[in-house]
Amino acid sequence: MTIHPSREHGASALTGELVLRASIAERGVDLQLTLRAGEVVAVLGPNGAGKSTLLSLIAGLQKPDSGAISLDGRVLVDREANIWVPPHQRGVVLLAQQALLFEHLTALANVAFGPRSRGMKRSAANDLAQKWLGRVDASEFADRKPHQLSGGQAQRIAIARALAADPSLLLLDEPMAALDVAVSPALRVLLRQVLRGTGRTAVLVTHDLLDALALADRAIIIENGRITEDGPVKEIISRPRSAFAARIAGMNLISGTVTEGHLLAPDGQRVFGLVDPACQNLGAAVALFRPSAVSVHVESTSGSPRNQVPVIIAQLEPRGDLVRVHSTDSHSGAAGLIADITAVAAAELDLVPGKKVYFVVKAMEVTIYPALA
Ligand SMILES: Nc1ncnc2c1ncn2[C@@H]1O[C@H](COP(=O)(O)OP(=O)(O)OP(=O)(O)O)[C@@H](O)[C@H]1O
Repeated sequence: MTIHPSREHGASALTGELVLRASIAERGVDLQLTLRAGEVVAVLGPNGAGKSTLLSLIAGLQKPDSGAISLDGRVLVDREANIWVPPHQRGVVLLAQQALLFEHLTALANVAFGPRSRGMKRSAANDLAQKWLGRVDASEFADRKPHQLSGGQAQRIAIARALAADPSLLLLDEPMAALDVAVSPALRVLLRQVLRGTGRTAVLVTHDLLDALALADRAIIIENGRITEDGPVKEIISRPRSAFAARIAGMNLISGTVTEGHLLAPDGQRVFGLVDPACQNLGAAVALFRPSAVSVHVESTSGSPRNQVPVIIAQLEPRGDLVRVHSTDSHSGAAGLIADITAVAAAELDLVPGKKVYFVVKAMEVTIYPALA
């Protein structure tokens, strides 16, 4: 069964190939991104990193200071050539956190709006809208106005409306963030069907690793307005190279440069571990280790195969039988490393926020591999 009603009669080639390079000085954003047609890319990153700005640039809600964006070979914006295609002519639909339906229209009319404005006859547009409402399991709400719908129901209608418009590229800005946790799993399944089952090209901004894993082929991480990671979602999680990816993957990461078989952090900390041959003994690298590999000591220890990092305890987080010890670096004060230790050990060590301790990890528990250039 097809799950793409608007393309039922005759398969169309995949669309949505995007080539983007754009910068906005005021926002500290400088991005370069290429999407293959049919690709679903998750965009992750800390607050204020530039994720929504990326979507705004593609949707045409924001002009870059410099750069150019093209979709399927058609130039949408080019500052040097003075080209600007307005949002509604771009073949791009943005699905936001809030459903943003037209309040005076029924659900059916909301979904039929896109096809109607492309010139489709009313009855054909309504048929298509009915099909999409069926796809998102919302046929029963066809005659309701938005104020008669729950948040989750309204978001289903918004998804149907977005897809009925048959965009070349679908942009999703945290589409589940405003919903009850109870509703999100069902909507995630639905999005998975519509994104993965149709060959549709999509860019999905999310804070949720589960979304990235369930919905996307590829993830990019944006930090401080720049793309710091780009690759298959599973690879980014299993081999993070950015502080952000390490955090969402629940790993400790120290960055620095490789020198003589160990990593040297900017604050002078040396980290010994298994050095990936790809490091070639030079250049930017990251050291990665699991929180469960870290033991916590109140006194400085001596013992050559171990790494010892002085830290200040920031927070203690109970996690079943374990306690997760969050720390700040005692040198830089940056958000720091984490250790998972038993509740008994935490009690015996008398750990409290503000206390200075040593995180100790065996060299054999640490992997050192090249950072992105
Ligand atoms: N309307 C605006 N005017 C000026 N600066 C803005 C505006 N919106 C965002 N910014 C700035 O642009 C930068 C990128 O913000 P953006 O909203 O793209 O981040 P984000 O990654 O989507 O963050 P979040 O996860 O918090 O939504 C930030 O420094 C932000 O303060």
